[in-house]
Amino acid sequence: MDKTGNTFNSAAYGGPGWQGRTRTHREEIGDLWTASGIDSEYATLRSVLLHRPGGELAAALEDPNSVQMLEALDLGRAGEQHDAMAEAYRANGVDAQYVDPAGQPTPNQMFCADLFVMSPEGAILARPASTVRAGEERWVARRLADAGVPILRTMTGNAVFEGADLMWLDPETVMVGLGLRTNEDAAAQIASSMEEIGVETLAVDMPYGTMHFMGMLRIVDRDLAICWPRRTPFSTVRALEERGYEILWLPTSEPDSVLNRALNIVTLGPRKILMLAGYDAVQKAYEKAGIECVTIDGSELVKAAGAIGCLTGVVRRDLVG
Ligand SMILES: NC(=[NH2+])NCCC[C@H](N)C(=O)O
Repeated sequence: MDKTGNTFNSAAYGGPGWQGRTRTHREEIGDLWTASGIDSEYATLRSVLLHRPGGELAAALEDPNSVQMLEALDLGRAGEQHDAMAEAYRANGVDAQYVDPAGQPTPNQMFCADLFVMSPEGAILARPASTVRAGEERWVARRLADAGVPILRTMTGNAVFEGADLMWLDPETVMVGLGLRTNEDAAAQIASSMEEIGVETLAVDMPYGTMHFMGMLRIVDRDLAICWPRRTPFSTVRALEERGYEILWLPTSEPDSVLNRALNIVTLGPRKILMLAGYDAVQKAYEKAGIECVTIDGSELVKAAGAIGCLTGVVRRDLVG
């Protein structure tokens, strides 16, 4: 302000001294915002978000089905196996943070993969499809914000979306699986946010009676995807082939219950995965394809109807695009 009280041409009004923001949002991630985001399913994993299950699992003891679980869990063992998983991440150079809800969450809070999905410009928060899990996304939103991870969008209206239904096929393309947990409204909202950041969204229908897209496709390298014979949608396999992926088909010698758990993996980096111990036939097929397998015991955790892939919210991988 000058002596006459004139404010025109002062910095606050755009005069000399004004310092305009010139970098893009993406350029500020890793600096103003915490380094985060993914644009592939296979690049080196850097950080994950987990929730160690605790007292909230007691609700599952009486009537597991009422909280979307298969069997009652032993709380002590579930906690120990979860700790071992976090330890395996750290041993493989991955930073593992906890959601740490304020107060007791709902029973499925530990399935962090369902609660958000990352893009290179921030997280898309889920909106879980059942009342049993409604609101779990709030604690994830709070933790991501505290950690300095930008939130790109939340769902509106009647959209329901669970993070395990979205997969990056390449840095320009995501595929969303439509079914019980993710609907058309969500796919449209995701597509509009993705378009803003230069990414195309392809939606595919999933077979009735399946849970998540993650349960029929896993990508373990730039050119290697694992698919499930007669379960992975036709257009998914075609889209993968068009992008140069080789398909490793799960062995049909094993029952569904085995394949479900053996496919519930997290890619630690190109051709390196974290998987459940005890699925030797499938592990052998992975190893034959040149995939290094780090194993942990999840025999208690699987009773909740999920495993490593579902328990792990991926916050950051190296970007490949
Ligand atoms: N991404 C997954 N497969 N998550 C498993 C979630 C299991 C959980 N009991 C539910 O029904 O929501």
